[in-house]
Amino acid sequence: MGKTADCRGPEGRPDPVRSFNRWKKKHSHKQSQKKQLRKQLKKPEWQVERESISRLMQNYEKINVNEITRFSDFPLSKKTLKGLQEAQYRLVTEIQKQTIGLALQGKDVLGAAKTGSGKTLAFLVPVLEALYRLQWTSTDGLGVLIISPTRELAYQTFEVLRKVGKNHDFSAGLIIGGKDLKHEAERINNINILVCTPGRLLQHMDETICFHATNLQMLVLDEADRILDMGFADTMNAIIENLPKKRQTLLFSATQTKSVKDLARLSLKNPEYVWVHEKAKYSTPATLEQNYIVCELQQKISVLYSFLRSHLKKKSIVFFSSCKEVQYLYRVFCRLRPGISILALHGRQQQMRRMEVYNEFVRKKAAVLFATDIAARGLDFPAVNWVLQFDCPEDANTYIHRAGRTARYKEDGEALLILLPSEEKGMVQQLLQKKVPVKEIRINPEKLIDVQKKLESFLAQDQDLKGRAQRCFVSYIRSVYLMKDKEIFDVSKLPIPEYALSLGLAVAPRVRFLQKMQKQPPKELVVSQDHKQIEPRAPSLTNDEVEEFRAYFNEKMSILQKGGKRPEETECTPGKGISDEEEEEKEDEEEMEEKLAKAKESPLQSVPSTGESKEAPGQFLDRDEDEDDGHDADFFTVKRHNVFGLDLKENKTPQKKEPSKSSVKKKVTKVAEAKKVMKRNFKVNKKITFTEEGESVQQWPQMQKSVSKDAEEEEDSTGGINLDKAKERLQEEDKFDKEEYRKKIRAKHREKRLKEREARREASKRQAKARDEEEAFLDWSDDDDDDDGFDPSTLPDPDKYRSSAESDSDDTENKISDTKKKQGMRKRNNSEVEDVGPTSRNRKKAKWETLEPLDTGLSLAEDEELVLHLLKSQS
Ligand SMILES: Nc1ncnc2c1ncn2[C@@H]1O[C@H](COP(=O)(O)OP(=O)(O)OP(=O)(O)O)[C@@H](O)[C@H]1O
Repeated sequence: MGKTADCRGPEGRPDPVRSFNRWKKKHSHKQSQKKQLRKQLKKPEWQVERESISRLMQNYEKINVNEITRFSDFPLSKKTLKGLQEAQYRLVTEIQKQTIGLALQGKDVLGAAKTGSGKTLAFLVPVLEALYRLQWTSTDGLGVLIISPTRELAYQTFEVLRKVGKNHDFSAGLIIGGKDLKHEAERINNINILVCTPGRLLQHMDETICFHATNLQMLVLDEADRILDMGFADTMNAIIENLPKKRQTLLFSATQTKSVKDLARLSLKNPEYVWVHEKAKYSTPATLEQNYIVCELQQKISVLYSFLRSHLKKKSIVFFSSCKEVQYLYRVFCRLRPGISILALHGRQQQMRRMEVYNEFVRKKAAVLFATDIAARGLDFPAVNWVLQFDCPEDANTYIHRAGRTARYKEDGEALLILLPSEEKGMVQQLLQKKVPVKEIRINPEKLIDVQKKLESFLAQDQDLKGRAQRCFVSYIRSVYLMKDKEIFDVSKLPIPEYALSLGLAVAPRVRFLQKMQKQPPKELVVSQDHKQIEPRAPSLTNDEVEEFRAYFNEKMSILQKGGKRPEETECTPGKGISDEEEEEKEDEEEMEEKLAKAKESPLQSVPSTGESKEAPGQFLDRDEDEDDGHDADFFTVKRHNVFGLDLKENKTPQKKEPSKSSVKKKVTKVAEAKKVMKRNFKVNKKITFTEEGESVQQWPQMQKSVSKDAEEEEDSTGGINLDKAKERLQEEDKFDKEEYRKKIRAKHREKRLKEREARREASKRQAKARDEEEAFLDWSDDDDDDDGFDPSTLPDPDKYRSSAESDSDDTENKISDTKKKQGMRKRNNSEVEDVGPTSRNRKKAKWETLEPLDTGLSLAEDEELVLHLLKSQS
């Protein structure tokens, strides 16, 4: 039995020689170990490290994938192993097992594995080891570049890197846009591991003088197919051209497309293809249960509401095809108060808000996240129970990524896909081809809660919400219209009016491209074999539209290449899921801020989102609608350029092409501008004044009084401008204004006449009073004369009196003329003077003038004597 038996002699006694030999061997081994330790202690640290690195590197070649079950089975540095252990990562997943060894050996790797299978660590571990091997320090500059398609994914990767790499001394940075470029530029040069989005990276390459990647050791492309789908093919090419040729490249994704293989050919050297689930029965996690339901478009909102009501304790993600749908339905659902926290994540939010929502949803145990496809890839929200695909994904790959947000790393999860009857056949077929096991389930009609009436009442009270509903409507129709796969997405089969009603709208908004499409006779008619009926095919695009798109796309691309405004990612901030008004207001503000920020933001800051991209090409189809919110955001998304079968390469040489008719820049008419303003729902500042009675008088903008409110409503709900009606309305307005003006003038004249009359009355009153005074004076003097006899001394000096009377009379006259002036009586005639009558002074003067000299019949001397006598006798 083993060792004891060996040490015994033939009689079963222990053999002392053998025992001694064993002891001696052990002892000498211990001694040599001690010696080595002593030697090492004398060595400088760097030397010890270098030796352990060389030992590790020697072991790289000995890696046997089949023997590996734990991270510690790989020859990894102590620092990395410690980081992994501290983060509770011990056992390796299949993709980690198969790729880490290859990457350690310095090979280029193209790795594909199901969602949630641990691809992030599959590249982060080799990243850390690569720099450790080289004893990288901050002075060595950029060593590893990790490119992610979305900001959230980059952020998430950065967080995992921080966790597992915390024992290393490298510096790591996250460059994803949404922040000050200068601020980033100051720090970028000291970063050893840079996690970034492609747009922002290229911008730094173009604009940050001190940024260079000449020392780069490793490039990692996470979700590479998504990066390409988002329209970053050219950006990626430009980035790769700026990188040193001698480097290692790792490329990972859950799905592989032809474009990824093209990129791999371009950027990888003799890559090792690792597709761990290639032979698996299904391409989705085994723990994921997947179902679909078929329902009419107009039922979808009620289905969603009913679903949420019955999953109040769960954590769910609901995927929509456009930002505007998320924006509208988020608000509406907050108001509906289903009894669960609602959050929104889409490409039109500010970066900070996006991060807030991301973190909040990570933390929550039960909540629902309304999201566009920016949340479809790579995001690792813990413990998501349900993924509900409210709108059909554009293809099976998108479905796989969306559904993969649940059932991650050995967890369970459920996915529910909502399909329209017209989408069912094509989509289910595609999914089965991609090895996605989906089963149909049916809605229990008794559990369906109809919310249409509630939505109608919300919209009746809230004009802003109504605008959002209209935009949501157009945006959804457009997203269907722009889908590549016309077998699945047929806009002509959509129940348009019913859909509008289901959103709470009384009338379906005008959708220009639909009208245009309906006017055009279908190009291809297919004879149905069964019924020999002529059926139109799914709508196809006209050459003009293709041309127009081409021109538009070229323009965008050239702007992008020049570093102009980047269309890609009008990213969004999550609306906080709490259903209170404050939240909504906050989001409104943010949206506004976001627009402002976007205007300032440099072109290549962020990454596009799927939802947005779907909307992008619509800019030419229904430009005003697009322009209304955030222009470029929508443009660059996934597969957009393939919508018309265009190759990106064609876009590289736009100048050489003859400018097509449609490529000529449209002149911006006033009507277009007005429409834009209408669509933006700008609220112009109002100055409101009040009459003395307290009625408000709106001065600006002038109130339209001639048109009834109903008519306005009707007009508004159509969502466009009817020029004839507008003219009629203006004419009516004009008439109304003229009538108003006339009334005002008449009122003014009447007022003037009344004033004049009043003034005349006043003047005559005053004259009458003066006359009375004069008469009284004269009466008194007569009386006096009668009572006391004649007293010449009491008589005024006739000369004095005359002059003063004259001046008085002048004064009076002046006064009169003043009064007259005031009364506006400029002409004076006799009759008027008569009317006014003589003044009292005049009358006085007249009286004095009429007094006859007293004839005593005496001589002058006798008269004098008589007067003196009289005076003496009086005194
Ligand atoms: N070795 C491991 N041990 C334990 N957990 C792991 C291990 N590797 C990864 N995980 C966990 O599995 C989850 C999914 O990992 P990861 O996000 O890397 O998946 P993925 O393959 O990149 O998914 P996707 O394709 O959706 O991006 C994460 O929560 C991660 O923490």
